[in-house]
Amino acid sequence: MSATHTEPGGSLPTGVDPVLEVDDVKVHFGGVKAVDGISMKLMPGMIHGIIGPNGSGKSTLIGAMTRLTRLTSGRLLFDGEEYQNASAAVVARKRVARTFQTVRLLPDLTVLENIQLGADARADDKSGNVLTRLLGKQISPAVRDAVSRTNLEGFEDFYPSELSYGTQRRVEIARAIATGPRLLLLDEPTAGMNQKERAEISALLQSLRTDGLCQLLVEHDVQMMIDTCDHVYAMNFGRLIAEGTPTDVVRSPQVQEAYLGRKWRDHA
Ligand SMILES: Nc1ncnc2c1ncn2[C@@H]1O[C@H](COP(=O)(O)OP(=O)(O)OP(=O)(O)O)[C@@H](O)[C@H]1O
Repeated sequence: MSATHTEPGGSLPTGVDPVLEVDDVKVHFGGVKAVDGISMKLMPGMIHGIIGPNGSGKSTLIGAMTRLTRLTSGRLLFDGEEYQNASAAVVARKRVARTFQTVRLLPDLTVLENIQLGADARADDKSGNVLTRLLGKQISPAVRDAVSRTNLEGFEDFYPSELSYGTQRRVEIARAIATGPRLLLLDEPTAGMNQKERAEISALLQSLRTDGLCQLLVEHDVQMMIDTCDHVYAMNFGRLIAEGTPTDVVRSPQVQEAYLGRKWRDHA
């Protein structure tokens, strides 16, 4: 377990340098202030969450962090180094991995081969690639490790269409882990899942906090946030309206008004 680990419900540790810092970032599309002055710190070994209603700017902020979306102003720092003017390719080399709202596995590759695609992106692992796999050669240690950490043993030779939706999402997370990330961005990793699958993903993400992996989860499922995250940011109209432990955030009057409603008002 990382030295920076805090139990879910804990707040941001002090005296530890963030993996990624967002400093007063704005992304305006003409008159639309999609992101309008957001600051946040993503710490090693912690799971951070972003919640907010549709159109509140969550995806735009993730796009800015990964440099797919141009900033109007503000700074982004990775390990203390500014990168707001860097390309998306440079960000990927900083070991930032991402999963998307919809499953993006290659249908003609097996589970192992899909995960190998992630390992191929690693600068430090040249022990195998999809081509050598297809020729029956070795599998990277990073792939074996990702399979084991995501409990995918036994599924290695399946094709995506043969897997449940929840298992497909686990393969995506395995592929992201195989890149050896320091920061893992997860866009609605449990969308469309049943309760059991959600609990499995929540447990998986919590187990990944080891080795200092920093995670940022965009999620509409508030219970998933409460069960999984250490620190939550709530957005509305491009701005932060609350941050803190999941419990603090769901109790915030601004968050309840913007997003949650009565159901979470008395959440303990
Ligand atoms: N390329 C763009 N051009 C113009 N407006 C945009 C663009 N991308 C996003 N927006 C607008 O910015 C605002 C924030 O959108 P964004 O997709 O970031 O919200 P979100 O919180 O991720 O929503 P959802 O939960 O529905 O995914 C919305 O008003 C959206 O219409």
